[in-house]
Amino acid sequence: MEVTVSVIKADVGSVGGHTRPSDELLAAVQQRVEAERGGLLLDARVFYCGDDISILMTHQRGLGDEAIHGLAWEAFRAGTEVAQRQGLYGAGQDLLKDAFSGNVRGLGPQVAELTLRERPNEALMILAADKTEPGAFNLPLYLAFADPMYSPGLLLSEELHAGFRFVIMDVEHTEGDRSITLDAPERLYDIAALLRDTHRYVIAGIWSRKYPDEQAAAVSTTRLRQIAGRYVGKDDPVAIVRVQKIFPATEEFGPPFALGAFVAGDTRGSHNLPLLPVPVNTPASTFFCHPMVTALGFSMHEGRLTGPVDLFADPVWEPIRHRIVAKAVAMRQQGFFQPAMLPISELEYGGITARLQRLDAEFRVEATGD
Ligand SMILES: O=C(COP(=O)(O)O)[C@@H](O)[C@H](O)[C@H](O)COP(=O)(O)O
Repeated sequence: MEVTVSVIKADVGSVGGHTRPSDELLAAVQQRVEAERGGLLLDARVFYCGDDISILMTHQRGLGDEAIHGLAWEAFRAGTEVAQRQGLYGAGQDLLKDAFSGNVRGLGPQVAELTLRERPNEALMILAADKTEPGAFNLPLYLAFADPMYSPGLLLSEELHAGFRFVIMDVEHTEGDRSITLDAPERLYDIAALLRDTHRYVIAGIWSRKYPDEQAAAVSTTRLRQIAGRYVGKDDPVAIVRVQKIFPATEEFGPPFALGAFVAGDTRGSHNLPLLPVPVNTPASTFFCHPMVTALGFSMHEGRLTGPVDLFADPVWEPIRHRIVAKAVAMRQQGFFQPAMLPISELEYGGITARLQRLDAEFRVEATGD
């Protein structure tokens, strides 16, 4: 059976700053989505990471479907109305356009979607991050799908020997989607050369090479800044990752995330801090808006979901979190000096740029004396 999995995510308001959505807001989104269970949808879940709400939907309407995207848009609008009534912070923040026009791509919400031919025991994982950018998934996914030091299945399983195909998007490109397809392991160094630049080159999809019709992962790639033309919050990404058998196993994604790789984001979208794996429905941290990621594990049969299992909630993650938070504290001790604060080109707020422009007028060229 073919099933499309769609995850559509938006920040439409939160309590007391950029923290978490209110219970009433969540209930409004949930209610709108639940109404379509058994109609448009085979199944659905609603959860949050920081102040971002993710709507996970399974259905048979294919990628980019107007009715599915329209449903998510309406659900976020319903949430926005509650946020406005409650005076929540950033009400409707990620709904950048007034009217829905057939697809939420380009309207503000982040989207990850893939269509799969369901395996007898389909297993998948949903990743949702807050206070960071889509490139935050580059390193963990590269390690899980291309590096046997982290992903032993690449050596141990015949199903994984052929490697994986990476589709990498240039998110700085403004006229249409620009992407490149590269095979690991043969093109590993080319893949690495691109993925190291997490602001510009972002993994959009990963496919099995042994079974070329089988998509392993889909990642959202939207840059809100390019839609709005100004800072409107971060491009907090979501991803769908299929796991087990012909894909890396669920537990092979743990070590890449335990690394706590430095990513861009956190306070005012303008700093580097390590990506912190947290349980689902964790509010954003008041420690400098620490970039965070949740992972939910599901089984699926005929499009109906069992789960989630909260994949970053078991006891092993506690000491890992302590280590990652210690990295964050160390980075913050150097305040605004790079690389703690991002380079000018990546700052989400324009304050420093305006200041530098004013200072520029005060510079004087010294005479050389020749
Ligand atoms: O990262 C932040 C918000 O991220 P978000 O949009 O919730 O993904 C915060 O650090 C804000 O940038 C900061 O709180 C200032 O917000 P404003 O006062 O400009 O709304």
